[in-house]
Amino acid sequence: MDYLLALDQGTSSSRSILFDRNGQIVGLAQQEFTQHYPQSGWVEHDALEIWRTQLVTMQKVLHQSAVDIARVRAVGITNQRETSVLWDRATGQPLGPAIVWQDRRGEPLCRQLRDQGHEPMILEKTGLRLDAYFSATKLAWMLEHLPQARARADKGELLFGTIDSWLIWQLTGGKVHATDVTNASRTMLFNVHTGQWDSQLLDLFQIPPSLLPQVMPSSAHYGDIPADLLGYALPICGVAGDQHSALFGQACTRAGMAKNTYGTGCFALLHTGTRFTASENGLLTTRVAQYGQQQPEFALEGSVFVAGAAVQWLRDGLGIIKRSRDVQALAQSVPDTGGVMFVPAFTGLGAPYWKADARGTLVGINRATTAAHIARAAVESIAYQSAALLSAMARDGVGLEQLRVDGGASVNDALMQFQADLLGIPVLRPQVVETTALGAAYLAGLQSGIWSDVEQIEQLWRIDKTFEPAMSRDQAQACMQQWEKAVAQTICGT
Ligand SMILES: Nc1ncnc2c1ncn2[C@@H]1O[C@H](COP(=O)(O)OP(=O)(O)O)[C@@H](O)[C@H]1O
Ligand SMILES: O=P(O)(O)OC[C@H](O)CO
Repeated sequence: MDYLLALDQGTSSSRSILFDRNGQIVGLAQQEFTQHYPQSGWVEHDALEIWRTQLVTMQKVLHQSAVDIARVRAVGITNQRETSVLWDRATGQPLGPAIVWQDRRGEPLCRQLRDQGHEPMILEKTGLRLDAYFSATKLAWMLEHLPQARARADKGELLFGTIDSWLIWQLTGGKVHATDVTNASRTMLFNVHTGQWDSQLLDLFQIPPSLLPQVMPSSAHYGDIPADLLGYALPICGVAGDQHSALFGQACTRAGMAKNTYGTGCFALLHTGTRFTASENGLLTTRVAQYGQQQPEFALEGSVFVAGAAVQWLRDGLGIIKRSRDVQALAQSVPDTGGVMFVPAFTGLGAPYWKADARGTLVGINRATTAAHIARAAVESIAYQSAALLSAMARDGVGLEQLRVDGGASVNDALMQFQADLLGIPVLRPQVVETTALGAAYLAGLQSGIWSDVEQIEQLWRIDKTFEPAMSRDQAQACMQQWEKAVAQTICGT
């Protein structure tokens, strides 16, 4: 039996998962790492801690499982997207903290560029809204504010990367500086039509081209991890941003298929084939994972910034649960939220609202409100936000017949049922909800010859549970109206 090792570097934790050729998990190691919130709207990670936790989980999973490392054919990497690192090409030391995708500090530059009228050009080239979510303004901020950064970048002493590039560079001992098309398509510096870094965008954000990694297809031989790191040399053969990887791991390989991943944030992607569809309702257009010589393919994406992170806040901020999964019992201990609505806009609101300055709101609290009501409202907020962006997709003319789901919070049955109720379509949860990692394993397996084509991968998708809508459409609509009212209260005054 041959195996694949997938590295899933997420916002909350680093994970390493071993898959067999049937796409089944045979080993998993996971480690959470520190989130830094130095000021309102700022979110940082320590890039070296990311690397350390990733390496530890790789070593752990190989050590703990019964798998002979000589049977591991290849490594696939998938990662939190947009999060940006700037490091010294000679020493490998980051110049400062990694600026996380949720971080809003690039907003003043976005506003300035919006006022100057650059947004339509950016949207046309990148498929992205001019927003601090993407890497460009994070990198511009680092070049402007980190000591010596601009001067050293101009001298060619520094490298930039999203987390995939950072890990590839570390794993190959500084030999390879590369990224894949999906990660590149989240930087706002990459032309999704030509598949190249765009010189007009580099000029606009004042980014020296020498900082940038080489862009490769998602399924390709990126380089090798030397034997001294894991005891055996392993090739890196697949790389994709986590949401693109999950789309592939869900076998959504054709136009019209969609998935929603419930992690720290929530990300719904709808495959639109070779057609570049520009949304009129606040969604993004992005590249899907590229394998073989296929021409560029696109997806429409809706991104919710805070989903499972709201549950983490109940755990770490309010201390009303001990572990994230305890939210289920607490939320189910009351029949409803008692009129409470929670809009967890900790770092602004993403699709379809795009309100960078919004901050979280709890509405409808009364003297009878308990921790259980707030917990239930937090869980429901995940489904409400997802429903809002899927209805934006419908307004763009693409109504879904079903939705495939995955990610850490998709194990919550009550959440999935409420999601089906709000959407009015079946919600399908596969047996393997680690589809983000699975997608990276598939991409690596295609390149290393474990699977010869995508049809073989499509056949591996297996359903665990279907959640059929049980609520009347009138009731679902009334719920959505309550939600939109709460969002309006959150937005007013921003
Ligand atoms: N049973 C649950 N119900 C709701 N949210 C959950 C549950 N279990 C975990 N979560 C949330 O899911 C997130 C972890 O999912 P994961 O897919 O690992 O995220 P990421 O890839 O962003 O690190 C955390 O934010 C956690 O709070
Ligand atoms: O870490 P996740 O799974 O919440 O995903 C983060 C996204 O890639 C951000 O765009």
